[in-house]
Amino acid sequence: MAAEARPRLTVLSGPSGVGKSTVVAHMRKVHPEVWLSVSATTRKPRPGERHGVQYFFVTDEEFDKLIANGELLEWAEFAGNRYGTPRRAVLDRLEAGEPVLLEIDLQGARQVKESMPDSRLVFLAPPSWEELVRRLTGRGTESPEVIERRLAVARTELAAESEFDTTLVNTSVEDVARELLALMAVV
Ligand SMILES: Nc1nc2c(ncn2[C@@H]2O[C@H](COP(=O)(O)OP(=O)(O)O)[C@@H](O)[C@H]2O)c(=O)[nH]1
Ligand SMILES: Nc1ncnc2c1ncn2[C@@H]1O[C@H](COP(=O)(O)OP(=O)(O)O)[C@@H](O)[C@H]1O
Repeated sequence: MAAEARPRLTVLSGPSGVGKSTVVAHMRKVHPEVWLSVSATTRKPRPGERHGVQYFFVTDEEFDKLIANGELLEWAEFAGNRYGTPRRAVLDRLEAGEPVLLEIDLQGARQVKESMPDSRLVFLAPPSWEELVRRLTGRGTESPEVIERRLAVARTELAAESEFDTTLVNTSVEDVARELLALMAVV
């Protein structure tokens, strides 16, 4: 079988507030069959977030156990909380021949590229720095301190864009979702 015919792992990364969740939500509205890995995190749920939907919300002790038992494909600390991708579900989907999407941070993207070199890393970039600040602030889910911390991380993330296979600029949610689906060979 040609390498191109094999389903690949697609990783979507980009700074906090750039619109990753919005793009993924739109993609799944149009193509509900697209499977997105649900990560484990020690972060507290935002209003409206549910266990097992946006994340598996776990304690620090539970997260330690996931690491110790080798249950995470990758994990990272981001702005004071830990996040990780449950390994089994991802491997099951890939073995079944289904495309897989991970929405994870830069450190996680690097780990995935290392352990699964044929994965495709997609960087979601903001149209401008000012627009990123506007979106992160406008979302209204984080305190000014947390926003500052995330913007500091964002500078590092924006500087790493060249490590990615593809960059998509999030000007239009619909356009980016379409481009991502095409990259994943869903359409
Ligand atoms: N390495 C890694 N990063 C993750 C994982 N899940 C989420 N993230 C990233 O953690 C960062 C913070 O996520 P979150 O607290 O939901 O904030 P948001 O991206 O601003 O909505 C984002 O960059 C996510 O992509 C994961 O399983 N592993
Ligand atoms: N293309 C876009 N144009 C304008 N606003 C957007 C766009 N994409 C996302 N947003 C808004 O930006 C904010 C952050 O988006 P979100 O999906 O939560 O980002 P992330 O998951 O990357 O942290 C949200 O309020 C969202 O509605």
